[in-house]
Amino acid sequence: MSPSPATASELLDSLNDKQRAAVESAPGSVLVLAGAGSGKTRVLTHRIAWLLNEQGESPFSILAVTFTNKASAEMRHRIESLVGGPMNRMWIGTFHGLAHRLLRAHHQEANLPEGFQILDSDDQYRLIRRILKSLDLDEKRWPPRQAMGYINAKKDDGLRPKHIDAGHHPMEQMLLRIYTTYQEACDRAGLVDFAELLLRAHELWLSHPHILAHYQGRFRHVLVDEFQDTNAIQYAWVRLLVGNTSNVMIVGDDDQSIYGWRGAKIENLNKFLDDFKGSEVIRLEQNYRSTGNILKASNTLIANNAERMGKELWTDGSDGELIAVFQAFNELEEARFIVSRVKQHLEQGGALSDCAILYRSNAQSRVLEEALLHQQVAYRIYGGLRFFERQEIKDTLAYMRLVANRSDDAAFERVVNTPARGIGDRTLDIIRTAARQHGLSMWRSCQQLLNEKALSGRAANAVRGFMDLIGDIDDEIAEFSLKLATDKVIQLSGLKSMYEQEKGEKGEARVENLQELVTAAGTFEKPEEAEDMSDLNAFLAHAALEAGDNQASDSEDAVQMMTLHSAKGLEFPLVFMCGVEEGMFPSQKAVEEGDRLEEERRLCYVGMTRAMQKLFITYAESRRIYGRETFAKASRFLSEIPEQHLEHIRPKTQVSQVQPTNRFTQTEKSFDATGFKLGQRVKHPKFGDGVIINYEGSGAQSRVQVAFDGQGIKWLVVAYARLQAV
Ligand SMILES: Nc1ncnc2c1ncn2[C@@H]1O[C@H](COP(=O)(O)OP(=O)(O)OP(=O)(O)O)[C@@H](O)[C@H]1O
Ligand SMILES: [Mg+2]
Repeated sequence: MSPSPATASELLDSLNDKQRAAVESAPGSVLVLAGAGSGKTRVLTHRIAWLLNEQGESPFSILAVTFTNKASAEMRHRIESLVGGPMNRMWIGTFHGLAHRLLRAHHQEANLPEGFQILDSDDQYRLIRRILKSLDLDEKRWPPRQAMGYINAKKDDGLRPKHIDAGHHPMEQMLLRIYTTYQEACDRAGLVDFAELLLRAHELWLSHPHILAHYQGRFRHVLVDEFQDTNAIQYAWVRLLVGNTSNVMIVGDDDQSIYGWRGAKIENLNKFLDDFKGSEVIRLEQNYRSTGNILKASNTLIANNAERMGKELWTDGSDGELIAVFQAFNELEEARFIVSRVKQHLEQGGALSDCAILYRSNAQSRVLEEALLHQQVAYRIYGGLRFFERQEIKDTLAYMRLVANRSDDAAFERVVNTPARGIGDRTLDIIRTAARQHGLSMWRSCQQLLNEKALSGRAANAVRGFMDLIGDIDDEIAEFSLKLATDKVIQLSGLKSMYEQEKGEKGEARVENLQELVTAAGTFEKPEEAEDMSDLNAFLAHAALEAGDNQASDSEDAVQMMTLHSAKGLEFPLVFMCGVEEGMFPSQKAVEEGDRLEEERRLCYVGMTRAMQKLFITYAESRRIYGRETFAKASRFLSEIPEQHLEHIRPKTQVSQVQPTNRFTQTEKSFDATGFKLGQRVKHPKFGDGVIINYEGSGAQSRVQVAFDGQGIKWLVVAYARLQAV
């Protein structure tokens, strides 16, 4: 952090004329509409610093909305270094984070208990399954995901059950009934799902004009990044807050709208211009991020979309290297190619963190991870299975949630019989039904059933045991620091010993994760804005809200892996975009439903424009994914990029080493030469006995995949593994 604030000229000198005009724009409403890498986010950051330094605005009067928690942390950091001091009182966050903060401050007016908990999408799914069961609905006919999509979409559109007229459509009538029952269950337990955060925050303002007036008076400046991906309720929320008096600056790019499938509306950009008459529109056209080749290729690609607000980007930088296109036989070869280029970059003195691997779907990461692990290249996944989403972590957090709030039904369900303590489905059904009938939480309904002696002797004992356990944990940890409390929860709940008994790598990893949770609790710093919350509640909210941000330590040099969606707004010197095949990207679904093709193309544009110096595009002719093998040709997007920006790379290695379908005929001999066969039992000095289930390569490079008894499946290099036939 710089010791003194940046002067006006320091703030403005690093901007071009149009950027400067935006930063210094007069009070009112401003839309900055511009393509990728043109400095939109930079404009927002500098605008805030300029308001503080030059206009004497208080941090208290500013509200800035970013798309991810990571982006808000970065923005806060940038502003602090421009302003030269901590900016705790400024509200910077995601829509969800800000809505949460608001609801906490006004929980009574919002009809929520003080310690209300956030229901993440996994919890929401479980709760919906339970609702289906309580309504006697067959999951095959009424898939929980469908109900979940329905509920969230309605909430994103600002609709409560009472606003919906299902008419004579039996299907919609049923979904509406599920929505209604689900919402009653959430309200009873004090649970708030992600979509609910926004809807309720919006309703809070509508029903309490004095609260709205307070915030309208306070936030004189409202700034929103990535505006093209706001949904209806987010738009309405901003609209209400800004009212007729505040100043608002929104920045966005219609070509980067990629969340239409989740209810985002590009039209909000036009709606903004309608609602805020006389808005100043500023277009930025110079790109500072990418080389000429990358930029021209991206511009040409996106020009294939019909629905655009229209803009062109130019750079005064050099053309740079050509975009490298690699055609792989299969996903293994693709992964190996990527890892080899990452290592090459490292050998040339580059950092791993310069490299980003982007993929269309999360399932693609596994093979890439395996290749990176094999070559001992450190990597970090954004948005995949995050630390706080792992089973053992969620189990522990559920105990903690129940300690904090006995009415948390989702947490109750999760751990009531984990570890197993003899509370079976039948008992649970009785508890659920009673809870529903009397409008009680599961916990209260247990108390009632026990008082009435309505449970069989054994079930009653088991339930009482569980309730005593939660009570004991509560008593035990009352005086402890968050770290010690977490440690206690892990031990007393029985989770630690349960996972210790789970053999093999997986069990080990789970125990390590539990330990890591204690570390996380120990290093957790309660944010200033959560001052009024207990440490435990603040930690639980943090775990639910910021799941993705807390992975590996940020200081470790690692390749960045993420889906194309989570790469939005970021930039990397080297970008690998993989799986660029028809059926994969664009996805099969998008091809079938024609109107989604443009959104896929925008996603491709987002991916390409993340690259600063070098872009690799890879695809595989055959791919094993989602448990089946598919064959595909290169994506149409690739053919939309002019050849003059591309160089094609094709490996000179023999086909036989990597082609899984032909493996038996073509490599049987070399495999035989290693002395092992498929299906053969072998012994390893460390991992013990196992069976060979796969192999690849030949001679010194040959590797075998062995399923070890209780030790998991591993790839081993035959030359080093000291395997013995048994
Ligand atoms: N005037 C400038 N001079 C030098 N570098 C700049 C300038 N404006 C922006 N940059 C740099 O260009 C890169 C892209 O800027 P930024 O991330 O703000 O773009 P963006 O429009 O928000 O992109 P995206 O649409 O991908 O979110 C950043 O590294 C930024 O620091
Ligand atoms: Mg940006």
